[in-house]
Amino acid sequence: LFVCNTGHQSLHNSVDEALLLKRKAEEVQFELNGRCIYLVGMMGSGKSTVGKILAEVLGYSYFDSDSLVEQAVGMPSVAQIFKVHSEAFFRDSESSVLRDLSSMHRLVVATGGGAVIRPVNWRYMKKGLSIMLDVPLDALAKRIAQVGTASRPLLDQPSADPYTAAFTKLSVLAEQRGDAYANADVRVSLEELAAKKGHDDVSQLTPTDIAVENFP
Ligand SMILES: Nc1ncnc2c1ncn2[C@@H]1O[C@H](COP(=O)(O)OP(=O)(O)O)[C@@H](O)[C@H]1O
Ligand SMILES: O=C(O)C1=C[C@@H](OP(=O)(O)O)[C@@H](O)[C@H](O)C1
Ligand SMILES: [Mg+2]
Repeated sequence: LFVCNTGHQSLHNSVDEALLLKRKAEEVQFELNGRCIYLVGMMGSGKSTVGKILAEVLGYSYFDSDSLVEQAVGMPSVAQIFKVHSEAFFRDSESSVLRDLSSMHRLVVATGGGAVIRPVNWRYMKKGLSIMLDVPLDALAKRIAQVGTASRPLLDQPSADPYTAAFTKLSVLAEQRGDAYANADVRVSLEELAAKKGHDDVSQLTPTDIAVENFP
């Protein structure tokens, strides 16, 4: 019943896993009391992927702040907005999108990885529950290398191979943004979750495993 598919890939391993997620969602509904969930974390941490699962299981609406910025600006991609305008222009639009969302209820918002750097965005996100997806850098770089860096302008360096380009830049950003991510109400560490489940690698965790952990 709760098995959702993103195209060809099934997100849940089993019916059991889907039911566990549903039960956890029911438990947390009362405490959430309609407050929004904001997913924060580095590029590639799974905010958009996990956000869709959380929204479905909670009966919340799902929004990706990057898509809302694209709509507001009237351009088809974040990459183009960075190129034609600037990162600062993108950040202004991102803040105005988050401000608008913060007056609403029952939303799961997948933010962009850099939304945490502006203190004003935390004023908006603190109206809801913020959850940080903490994923090791090499796993982030592997995921991003698989899809390519073209859609993530901060990682897009045509000279380097995608894994190295992503890993190098993500290391710098992680260092710069560490304190900002620490503002989140809840932190979900994939390393800790993998260890708890007896996996040797975080890549063995499904998006549903991770979504279940989002319920404090
Ligand atoms: N648990 C997971 N295991 C493997 N790949 C994942 C997982 N979660 C997300 N991905 C993949 O990693 C990439 C980045 O995920 P995405 O949800 O777009 O992250 P974000 O929105 O945080 O940048 C996507 O290609 C997605 O399919
Ligand atoms: O970390 C960042 O500064 C960014 C992350 C991106 O979103 P994702 O985290 O969904 O890739 C997007 O907002 C933009 O490319 C900038
Ligand atoms: Mg995203």
